Amino acid sequence: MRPEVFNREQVQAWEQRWFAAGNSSYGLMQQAAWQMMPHIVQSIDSLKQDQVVQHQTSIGVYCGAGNNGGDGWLLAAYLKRAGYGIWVYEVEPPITDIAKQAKAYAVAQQVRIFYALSQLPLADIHIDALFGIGLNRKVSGAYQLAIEQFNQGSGYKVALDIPSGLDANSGAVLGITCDVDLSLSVLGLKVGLLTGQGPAYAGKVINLPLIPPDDQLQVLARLDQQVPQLPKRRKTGHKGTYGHVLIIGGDENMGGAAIMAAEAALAGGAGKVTLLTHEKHHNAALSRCPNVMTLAMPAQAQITAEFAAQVSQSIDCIVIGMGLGRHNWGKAIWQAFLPVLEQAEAVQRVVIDADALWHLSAGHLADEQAIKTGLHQHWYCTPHSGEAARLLGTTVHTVEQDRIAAIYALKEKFDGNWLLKGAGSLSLDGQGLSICGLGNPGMATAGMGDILGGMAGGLLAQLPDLPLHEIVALHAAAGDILAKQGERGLQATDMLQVIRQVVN
Ligand SMILES: NC(=O)C1=CN([C@@H]2O[C@H](COP(=O)(O)OP(=O)(O)OC[C@H]3O[C@@H](n4cnc5c(N)ncnc54)[C@H](O)[C@@H]3O)[C@@H](O)[C@H]2O)[C@@H](O)CC1
Repeated sequence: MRPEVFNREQVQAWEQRWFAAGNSSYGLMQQAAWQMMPHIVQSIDSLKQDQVVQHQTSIGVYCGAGNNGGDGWLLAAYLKRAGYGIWVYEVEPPITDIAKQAKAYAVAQQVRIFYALSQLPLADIHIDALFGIGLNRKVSGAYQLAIEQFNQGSGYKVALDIPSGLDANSGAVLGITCDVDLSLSVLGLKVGLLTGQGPAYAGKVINLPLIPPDDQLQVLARLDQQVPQLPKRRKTGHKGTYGHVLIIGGDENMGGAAIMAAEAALAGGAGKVTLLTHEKHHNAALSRCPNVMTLAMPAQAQITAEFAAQVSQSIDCIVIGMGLGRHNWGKAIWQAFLPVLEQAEAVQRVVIDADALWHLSAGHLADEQAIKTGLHQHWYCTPHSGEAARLLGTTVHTVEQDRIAAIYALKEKFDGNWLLKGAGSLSLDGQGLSICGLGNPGMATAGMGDILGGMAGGLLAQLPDLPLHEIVALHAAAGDILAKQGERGLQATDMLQVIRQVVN
């Protein structure tokens, strides 16, 4: 089961329906704090086990004025009652009735309260209860100073619901954000924890559901955390059964990308792979993988639609763009192949990556109508933020500030299935929006996208209905196997050895 992911408005509406049904708002806050308690206790125990903390544990809670601060006040009170040394730093007094009630309870438990950052005692665990999903503008003033000090403090850091400063809907940092080891999300997983800058700041994410879903609950996305299982191969299958991939790319000085893609298509299980690339790369391709068939690209003048149609016969999936180049040669290839790429009857699956995305963004489309009439449904486009920005005519910063808006805009503009690469890769396919919870920073290295594109081609040629998010999860899972030997130094070509493990 893939966990559900929500945006701020969906969680707020769910909460409001819960209260409208007669459930207590303060009761929900008590449940939230009470459910958070064992996770804090567990963190203390593991710090003690690892001998990071040997004395009596001291815990500091930073409380803001809203209900997230209310969670902090109650949690502080419960921890005090359990015998832990605890203090609260109050940035502003509570402004909601239930947060006031929570503070009153903490005061009654004689929790120590500080009002000046300069007076805060040292703590082994720092808890961030400044803002939750109510953050709606850039952090400044006393809150900014509090977050700065929170981040500077040593020890284990925990955020209640979501790190303060992180936008719950986009994962954008609104000025500054708490950098934590653990985020204890309540009700539903907020998408901002999983995309944008979320993965860099949220640490380990645990969701505490608290209340049951209701019929009106809307889900934004699903999270992939497990390696998808592919169907077993038929005993009577032969190489023709498992699809023929055509990889198109590799301008004169960029052969490596297309060769890696071809190898990845085979590693992903394609029955046959043909590599259409500059003749200069044939020897290199054949010495690395003699099981790939090579096709020489004719002189530029002969790269015609007829040539494209001829070489695309009996092809199940075309993967185009790796090292294709942005100059006349690459442009001629893109334009010659477009009529084939745009006809699902000609080639049932098309993966568009790298420089092919550049040509797509340059507006070189054969049939503009195809987009409007949904004829690109067999396209699988795989941009990173830079390529997405160009396709949308905007800046990388704008894409990064709201990756979800960006992927929906790409789908709207070009139709087809989209993957927006990066930490917490987003995919938008027939199953809706998915977030990849697998993968690691070791995978941020040259050639990783070429491997993904080739692997996608190899998988789609065999299993045309395989959802894009499963392909992304398989690729990320392969990277996670490699990361067990260390993230740094992981090379794209290392992936070829482990792709086989995850697709079987
Ligand atoms: N009964 C409830 O309502 C429950 C609420 N819960 C907690 O409550 C949180 C949401 O509470 P709220 O809606 O009160 O929101 P927050 O506590 O996140 O923050 C709200 C306040 O901060 C202000 N604010 C927003 N951005 C600011 C900025 N940059 N600088 C200064 N002030 C800023 C807002 O105007 C508002 O007054 C959840 O994230 C969760 O932690 C949970 O306890 C579950 C139950």
